[in-house]
Amino acid sequence: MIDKTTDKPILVALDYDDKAAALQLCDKLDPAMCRLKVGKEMFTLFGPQLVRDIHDRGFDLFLDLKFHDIPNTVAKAVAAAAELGVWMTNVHASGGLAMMQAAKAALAPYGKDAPLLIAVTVLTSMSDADLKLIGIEVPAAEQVLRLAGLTQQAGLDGVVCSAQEASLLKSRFGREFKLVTPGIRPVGSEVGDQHRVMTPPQAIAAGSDYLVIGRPITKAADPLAALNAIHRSLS
Ligand SMILES: O=C(O)c1cc(=O)[nH]c(=O)n1[C@@H]1O[C@H](COP(=O)(O)O)[C@@H](O)[C@H]1O
Repeated sequence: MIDKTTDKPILVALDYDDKAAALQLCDKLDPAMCRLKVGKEMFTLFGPQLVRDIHDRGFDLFLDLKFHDIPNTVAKAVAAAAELGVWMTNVHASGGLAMMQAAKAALAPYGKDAPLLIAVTVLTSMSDADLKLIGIEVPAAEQVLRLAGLTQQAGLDGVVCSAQEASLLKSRFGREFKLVTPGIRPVGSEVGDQHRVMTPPQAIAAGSDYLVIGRPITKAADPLAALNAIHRSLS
């Protein structure tokens, strides 16, 4: 059965173009210490077999394909993710209420073995100025709040947001509504293309349930040491 507890808050984002390198990192990591995320790059390159290879190593996997399409198409895609036995998967909340409801309904046949289903609100790479450029005139936090409300209304398990919005969302939507927060940057690490960032201890203090962390671990000279340092910073 899928373990849905939040005792392992770190989700390592495996964003590699080299399968062997990714699996080499997996072999150094302990499934008791973290979960893994596979996104668009690796899934496009290596497909469902990569998911099986990671499951064979004992890890819970977040399949981050951020589905956004008509309700029927997204429902079918989410069911396909459930068939792979992943622990968590996601859609874009901006796909709308009907799309999210269809995605949720598609998981009903999987019962307690269904993956957690969460919705991306506003990407952590986006600033208020970026939102303006696509016609969204409200600050990111307000748009996140609106989309998180829609997500809860659709019955999903939680949202992807920035840790900067976590305390607001926890107080509004309750403890059970999961907050998955990328844009995590330990002190001294490069921000890169992210905009709405926080350090790991700040994110946990703000109410994040899961921290998605990629480059600060995967691009470190010693990824295992980087992960261990983040763990220590949380204890
Ligand atoms: O859904 C996601 O995981 C996601 C949503 C979001 O708003 N921002 C975001 O960065 N992500 C993903 O989280 C990871 C962050 O990686 P780093 O910026 O390298 O730590 C990437 O794999 C992104 O695709």
